[in-house]
Amino acid sequence: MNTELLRLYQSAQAESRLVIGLMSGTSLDGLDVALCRIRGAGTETEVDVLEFTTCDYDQTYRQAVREVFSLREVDLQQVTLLNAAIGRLHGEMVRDCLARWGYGPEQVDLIASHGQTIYHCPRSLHGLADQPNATLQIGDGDHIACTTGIITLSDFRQRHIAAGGEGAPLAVYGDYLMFHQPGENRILLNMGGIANFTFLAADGDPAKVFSTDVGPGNTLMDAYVQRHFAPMTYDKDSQLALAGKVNPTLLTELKENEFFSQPVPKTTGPELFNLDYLARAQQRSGTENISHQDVLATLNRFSADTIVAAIKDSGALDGPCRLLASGGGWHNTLLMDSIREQLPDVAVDSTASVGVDPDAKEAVLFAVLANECIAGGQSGFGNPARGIPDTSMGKISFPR
Ligand SMILES: Nc1ncnc2c1ncn2[C@@H]1O[C@H](COP(=O)(O)OP(=O)(O)OP(=O)(O)O)[C@@H](O)[C@H]1O
Ligand SMILES: CC(=O)N[C@H]1[C@@H]2OC[C@@H](O2)[C@@H](O)[C@@H]1O[C@H](C)C(=O)O
Repeated sequence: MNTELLRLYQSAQAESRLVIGLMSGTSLDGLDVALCRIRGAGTETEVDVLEFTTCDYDQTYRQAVREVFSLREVDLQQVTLLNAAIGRLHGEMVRDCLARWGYGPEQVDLIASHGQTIYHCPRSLHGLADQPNATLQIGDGDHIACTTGIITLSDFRQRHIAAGGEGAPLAVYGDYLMFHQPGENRILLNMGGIANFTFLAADGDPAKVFSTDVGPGNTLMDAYVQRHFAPMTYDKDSQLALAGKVNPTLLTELKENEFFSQPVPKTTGPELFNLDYLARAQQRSGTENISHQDVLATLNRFSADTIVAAIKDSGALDGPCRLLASGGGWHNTLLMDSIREQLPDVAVDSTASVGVDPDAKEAVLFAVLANECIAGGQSGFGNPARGIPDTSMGKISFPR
């Protein structure tokens, strides 16, 4: 028997597993690395996040990925080269983290790698009625496995699509297994480049769980700051937006897109919410010459308003509710203030209040998905009627 297969079997049978979750998101800020001790599986899953860090990407990486990111026409050779190079880079980053944290690779059962999304095109975005939902993440799992010597699960989104979903959001699985609290309606709001939320009903009924992307989180603000305030990569602590004022005419125009009237669940990405989207809205509203600070104040409010509108329209607020925020948007003070202001009756906190670092949550999610794939499946979770396929996810790469 392949000794790696035996190793995987033993991990699956073990009382607990040491799993590294990796997330490289649409903000291209860095690789999130979460070292988790996971016990059980399904609704019995217990996760301890032992270590977490973000390994920052250098400008060379960001530039190389941006040239093939969310674009219809790219250099296919660069995509091919990056698929292997990102896998090797992520493997090296894992090795560096383990050395710094005092762990040997032989102690780790699994790596769960999201990879780097370079294109996301659900049917609602590509518009080809006879074509399926589709998405592409690069950073090949075999290169991670060979670089680290650790069994690696990757490419989770393909299985989600193959099983009938749009490939996202996947947070719903981890949110349900980790954050459900009997007696409390909860909204898990993640604000990365794109904003998405999960609703968990107080009675724990899986049929009432739903999850959806809602629109831009930080991606438009980041892109604008990178274009006009380089080498800044984002509006730290909303300083630039706070120096401007919301332009109501541009704000109204930004909200004029069919995405916002599409039924949930739905997914999106920088393929839609990008600087061309902003430029068109400015042209239509005659606001091409407002200050950069006013544009950023308006983009900040655009994210806040579309997040709040989606939450209100979903019915999630029909009863008392607690909102647990995560992702980098939690650090955007103006964004969080705008959301709180519009949801006065909702307790707004971060996932830190329930023991999970808001910056670590997405990486932890992939560790949980890998755990489900290897040790779960029986009492997992899914709700096909709400676009949540009842399926395990992840391709397995053995290091030898
Ligand atoms: N102090 C801060 N002030 C304002 N914004 C911040 C701050 N810290 C982080 N951010 C925002 O959070 C972003 C990174 O968030 P995160 O890592 O959750 O995104 P991501 O995971 O790449 O996105 P996605 O989940 O869409 O893939 C930064 O690009 C920035 O816009
Ligand atoms: C295709 C893709 O990478 N989508 C991301 C993106 O970033 C946030 C939002 O859009 C979410 O749908 C998803 O990631 C999170 C981890 C998810 O799948 O839940």
